Parts: sequence; C-alpha cells; structure tokens
Amino acid sequence: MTDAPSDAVITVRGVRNQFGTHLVHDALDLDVWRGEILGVVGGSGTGKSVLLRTIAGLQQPAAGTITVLGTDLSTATEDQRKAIEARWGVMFQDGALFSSLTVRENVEVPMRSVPGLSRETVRALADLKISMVGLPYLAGDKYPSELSGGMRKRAGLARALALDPDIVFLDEPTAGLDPIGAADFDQLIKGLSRSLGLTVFLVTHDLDTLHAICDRIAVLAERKVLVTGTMQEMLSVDHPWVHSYFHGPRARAALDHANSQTAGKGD
Ligand SMILES: Nc1ncnc2c1ncn2[C@@H]1O[C@H](COP(=O)(O)OP(=O)(O)OP(=O)(O)O)[C@@H](O)[C@H]1O
Repeated sequence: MTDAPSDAVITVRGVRNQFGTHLVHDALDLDVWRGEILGVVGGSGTGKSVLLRTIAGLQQPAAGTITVLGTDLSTATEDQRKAIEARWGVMFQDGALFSSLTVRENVEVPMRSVPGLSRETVRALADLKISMVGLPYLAGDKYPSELSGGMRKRAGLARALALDPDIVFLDEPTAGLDPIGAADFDQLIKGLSRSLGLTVFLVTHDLDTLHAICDRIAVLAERKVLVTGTMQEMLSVDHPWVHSYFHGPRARAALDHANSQTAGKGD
C-alpha cells in the first residue's frame, strides 16, 4: 500500500507451499525492503513460520521463486547458496540453542564455517555478539538450561548475528516473555536494525511489537500475503480478519500503550 522503495532484499513471487493435499500458500508474493522491520501476522496456521522457513532456505516451495539479495534460491549453485546463507541469520522461538554447548560455543557455531579465523578471533567475535544483545559477559560460559527464557532468546539472537548478516529472520521473538521483557526485546531489535542497517523479517502475534518497531506489516490470509502496509494503513483495511485483528480489544490496548509511550517521550 505504501510507495515501494526500489531496493528489495527479498522478493517472493508466486510461491506455493503444500503438505500432501494441504495447500498452505498459493501464488504468494512479497517484497521486503532493505533496512526495514517487517512484521508478518496472520491467524494460527496461515503459514507464517512456513513462509519464514521457505525464504530462509530451510524448506523448498512447491512452486514460485524467491530471490534474496539478488540470488534466485531455486537456481543458485551450492556455492552461491552457501554464500547467501551466510548473509542471513535465523532466530527461532525458543532460541533453538544446542543444549550441550555454552552460549559462547553456540554463537561460535556459524563462525566455524568461515575459513581462516583463529580460535581467539572466533571467541572474541562471539563475546562481542553476546554483549551486543545485552547479555552479561559471564552468560557466555553458561549452558542454555541455566538461562531464563528471555536470556535464551538473546543468546539465539546473538547466534543469528554471528556472521554479521544483512537480514535476520525472527520467529515470534517476544512469545513467552513478560511485558517488560518483551518491550526490552523489541527495543533491542529496533536498535540493532537501525544501527547495523539490518533488515528484519519478524513473525509475530504481538500487537505491541507491531506498534513499537515494525515499519510495515504483511498480513497472511487466504493462502497469500493479503495486504502490506504501515500500521496506520492496516487500520483502514476492509477485510474481516484484518479488521478484527487491528480493531479488537487487544489492538485497542496496544494502541493506547503505544500512544502513552509516544506521549511520555514528549514530556
Ligand atoms: N512439516 C510439516 N508437515 C506438515 N504440515 C506442516 C508442516 N509444517 C507446517 N505444516 C502445516 O502448515 C500450516 C502452517 O503452519 P505454520 O507453522 O507456518 O503456521 P503459523 O501461521 O506459523 O501458525 P502459528 O501462528 O500457530 O504459529 C499448518 O497447518 C501446519 O500444520
């Protein structure tokens, strides 16, 4: 709905995803612009996570093309795929950390594929990522089971940032966090996106997140991206699900909260 900037880092055209006879996406199109935070919403089972996995190369679409940073994933050679995969990071809901590795070792895992990095460099880079996500230095020595849910998410984000990606994919980053922890995590994502120029593809159910940090929102419904636009634009979309999502009681509470935050900043 908003005017399209010319610099799409992700272009999805005509994508179909299905499991057996269950058609999840059909003729799905989406563009993600460089440096934006895109929030992907939709009812349960509309295929938000499947879309994330498809774009992040973890699942093959049955049809359609996905171009990331200029590379068509369906025609890319093995080497091109590896090169492009190094330019994005993925954070799953629970952090998806290896339980037998410390936080630092988890963050080091993606770096091991980079030739020529000494052990000391890898360790120093991992510690840098750990501090960038707001974890205390000592968290690097801890195992995932020794961390709170919020710290595990931060550790997952540190691992997603391991290779200085251009794009991060976040699957429900604030799910399971208390409201203060969720708001802190929102600000962390926004700060990293703005300071590093990161493009963020973020699947969420969290209306506060949409208000606080998303530049645009993409709504999944009827097996496709039904509409994209700013929060303001979502409020005037005439579609039953979109209307009830953005005008329901939770949406009103999130809007009131966002307005009070903005008013507070003006004090
Ligand atoms: N590996 C799989 N095999 C079979 N069906 C799958 C698989 N992965 C996902 N699905 C189905 O695809 C549909 C979309 O799943 P997905 O997890 O993407 O939904 P979602 O929009 O992220 O849902 P939620 O908001 O509940 O997390 C669901 O019906 C799900 O059961």
